[in-house]
Amino acid sequence: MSSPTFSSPATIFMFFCFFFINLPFSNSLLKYPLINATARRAPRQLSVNYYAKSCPQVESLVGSVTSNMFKEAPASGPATIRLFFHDCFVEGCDGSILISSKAGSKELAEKDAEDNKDIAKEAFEGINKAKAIVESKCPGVVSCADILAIATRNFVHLVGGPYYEVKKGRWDGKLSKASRVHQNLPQSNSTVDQLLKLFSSKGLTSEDLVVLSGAHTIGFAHCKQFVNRIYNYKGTKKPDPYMDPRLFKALKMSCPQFGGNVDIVAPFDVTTPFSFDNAYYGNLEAKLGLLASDQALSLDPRTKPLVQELAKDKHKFFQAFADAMEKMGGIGVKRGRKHGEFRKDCTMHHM
Ligand code: HEM
Ligand SMILES: [Ca+2]
Ligand SMILES: [Ca+2]
Repeated sequence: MSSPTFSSPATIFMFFCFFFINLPFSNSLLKYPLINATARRAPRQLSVNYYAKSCPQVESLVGSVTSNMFKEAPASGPATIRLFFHDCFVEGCDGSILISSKAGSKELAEKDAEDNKDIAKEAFEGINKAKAIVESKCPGVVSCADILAIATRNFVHLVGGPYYEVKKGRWDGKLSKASRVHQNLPQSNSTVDQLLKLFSSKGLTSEDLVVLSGAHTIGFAHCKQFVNRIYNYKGTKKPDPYMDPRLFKALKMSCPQFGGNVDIVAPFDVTTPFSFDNAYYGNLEAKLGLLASDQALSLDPRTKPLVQELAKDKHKFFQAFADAMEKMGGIGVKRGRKHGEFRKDCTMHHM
């Protein structure tokens, strides 16, 4: 339970409290109204009732695991949400990220690609645990991809975000190659142009980009993801002018330019890093974004208006986030044996 990504936030976080005093730990248990995200038809006709006959208890089985994980290792929340995002963007939402590399095989699986290395292992463990319990009650029925989608929704809600229905019916994918990962994921220094192109290649709009980036209302990033903003913005050897000097100072103390501890992380949302709210957007307006890619959303005329709107309206953010998660959850969905499979164990392809 004490991987570096889990234990180190505390260290740096104490420091942040000094600057940013407003720290609600409280609202994770608040109940928000059920948000209906089913107005649009998802691709390949995923459905909320997909397992109604074959495994009616699937949601409560996954729910028991996510609740426990959230108590024992709260970092599995943000890590699982990120896992789902990285699954959907590479080969679609098909559980391809869950496959383990084969010993002796010349090609690594997605999981071991550089861009996925910092996803906390608790996230993978949680999905494997949920799959084992689901298999024990409904053998050979529920895909790993659907379990990941359900677990992600549960964690969003557990950290205080919206509750939405998850549509199901994804098959698992037969392909998991590390070499396919990097080009399909956004980078911390991506420009808005690059982000828009990538999201559009997945069928997502500029609104989806802004809304889904709101997931950075929770979680942490390693120094290497923003160190250039502190010491050498665009080769100027100066800090990024679009960063509040207080944030700059705090980050500088935790992240030396060279030779720092590679496990140190900083919160994306300096005000409420453990609760799912719309503070992320207000932070962007106050030059308190952590990654260049976050901060850029409040500077580009194509994305700035929505940042401003969401900063003002938490209800709108929750509704939009639920809708956008459904949309992201429909990327590259597989059905049928040509591209799809059902696994017993999420880490191994079906024999
Ligand atoms: C828009 C472009 C995006 C970029 C450039 C980006 C980049 C990153 C980076 C660099 C990290 C930190 C990794 C680390 O150092 O450990 C991170 C963390 C995270 N990302 Fe994103 N991300 C983006 C969009 C998203 C989306 C769409 C979601 C989900 C809907 C998401 C969810 C998360 C979460 C929850 C974390 C925190 C993980 C943790 O604390 O364990 N991100 N992201
Ligand atoms: Ca995938
Ligand atoms: Ca927050």
